[in-house]
Amino acid sequence: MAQLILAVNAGSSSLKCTLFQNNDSLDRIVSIEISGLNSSDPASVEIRKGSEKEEKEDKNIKNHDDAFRRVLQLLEKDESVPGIQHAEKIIAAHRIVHGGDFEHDVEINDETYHYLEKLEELAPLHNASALAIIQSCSRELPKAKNVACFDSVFHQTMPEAVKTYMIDPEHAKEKGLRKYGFHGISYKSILRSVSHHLQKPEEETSLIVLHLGSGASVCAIQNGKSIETSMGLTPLSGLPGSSRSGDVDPTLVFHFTSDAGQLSSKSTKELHITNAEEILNKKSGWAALTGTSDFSKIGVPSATGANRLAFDIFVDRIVGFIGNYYVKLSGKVDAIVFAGGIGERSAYLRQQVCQRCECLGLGALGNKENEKKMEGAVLDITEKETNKILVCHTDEEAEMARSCRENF
Ligand SMILES: Nc1ncnc2c1ncn2[C@@H]1O[C@H](COP(=O)(O)OP(=O)(O)O)[C@@H](O)[C@H]1O
Ligand SMILES: CC(=O)OP(=O)(O)O
Ligand SMILES: [Mg+2]
Repeated sequence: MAQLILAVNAGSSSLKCTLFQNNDSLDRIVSIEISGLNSSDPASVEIRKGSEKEEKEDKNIKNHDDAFRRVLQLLEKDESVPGIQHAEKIIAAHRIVHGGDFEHDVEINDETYHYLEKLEELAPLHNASALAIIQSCSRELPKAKNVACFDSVFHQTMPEAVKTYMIDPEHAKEKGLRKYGFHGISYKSILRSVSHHLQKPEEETSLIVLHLGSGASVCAIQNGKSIETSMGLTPLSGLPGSSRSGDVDPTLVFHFTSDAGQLSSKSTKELHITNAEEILNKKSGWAALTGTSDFSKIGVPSATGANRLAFDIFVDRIVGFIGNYYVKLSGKVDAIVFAGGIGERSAYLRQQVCQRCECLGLGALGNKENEKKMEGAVLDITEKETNKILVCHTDEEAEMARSCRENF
């Protein structure tokens, strides 16, 4: 059995890595988070070991692969960390956002790697970085077993009528054009923590979960299974993100630019991205409206001008999905759950969203509960006799490590 599990989570704006001891309690040895990737600001590096926390800026980290190499350097340098370069028995668990038709996590070999390469174009902000990291990992940790943990697997349970787009079915089948949905590792982690908090089995827990980070999505979970989510064929659809437009009229992009279908200058021999994808994935979202990808400047009561508009748009789209999913769940919702970097940290956003959902039995949150600091995985911010409102710290890395411990 592997002794160590290194969980590697390449998000659109961050790289979060945790080294676990592969034992029953999956003891956390060290966590390193590099955030602020894909932005004009220098990246920041945060190292957590037990109760110790160290934070610094690093101007030399430009992309996810740089970030991963820095993580390996830091682990190698740390004398209290078992020498992972020499460990015979280590599993590297990689978060892969788009897993196509995979119904479970898989070991990465030549065949699975090539399948994932073909999917790159469907998740251009994510899969390409994850594959670059897998390449580095195979080089730097040649003895490690590499496992792909997929964001899309959790949503395989969505009904046909939800997964299917109203387009030519033969063409859709041939090209794999359907709704996949993402952030599934996070939803699984949230379902686990929230059902434990509610003291209900997962199979009897129904939730509307808001994963709000640089990429944001919503999921309707009915009796422990995803029945609907806001992202689709790619992570572009649904809510806006820091650099993503979210839902727009699909023809908008042809009015935005006359060369939407041409390859963008960012394309490489291996990865083809059109100008349309570049614009909607990388040059939109609140960063395009406000000039900052940092939502802590936007999600505050004092926000004005473009920041205020970006905030109002985000709240508007979120409450639209809550209403939609409330109906899809026939009103049987155990809790509305806020998660992700923004969901966890912006009390003002939570307050505004809940206020707008008063007709669904939510309602304005005063400052007391909502402003509390999180301790543990779940914080109950329900104030009155309303539906339950929770904040949950998602732990994608622990979820990936759990999958490896159980299956590989
Ligand atoms: N105090 C805060 N208030 C609001 N948003 C915040 C705060 N701190 C961080 N954020 C936002 O959280 C997002 C990152 O969330 P996270 O879920 O970690 O990202 P990723 O999508 O890279 O996984 C960024 O958009 C960042 O601006
Ligand atoms: C799927 C997705 O958008 O992931 P992230 O929020 O980590 O960028
Ligand atoms: Mg993330």
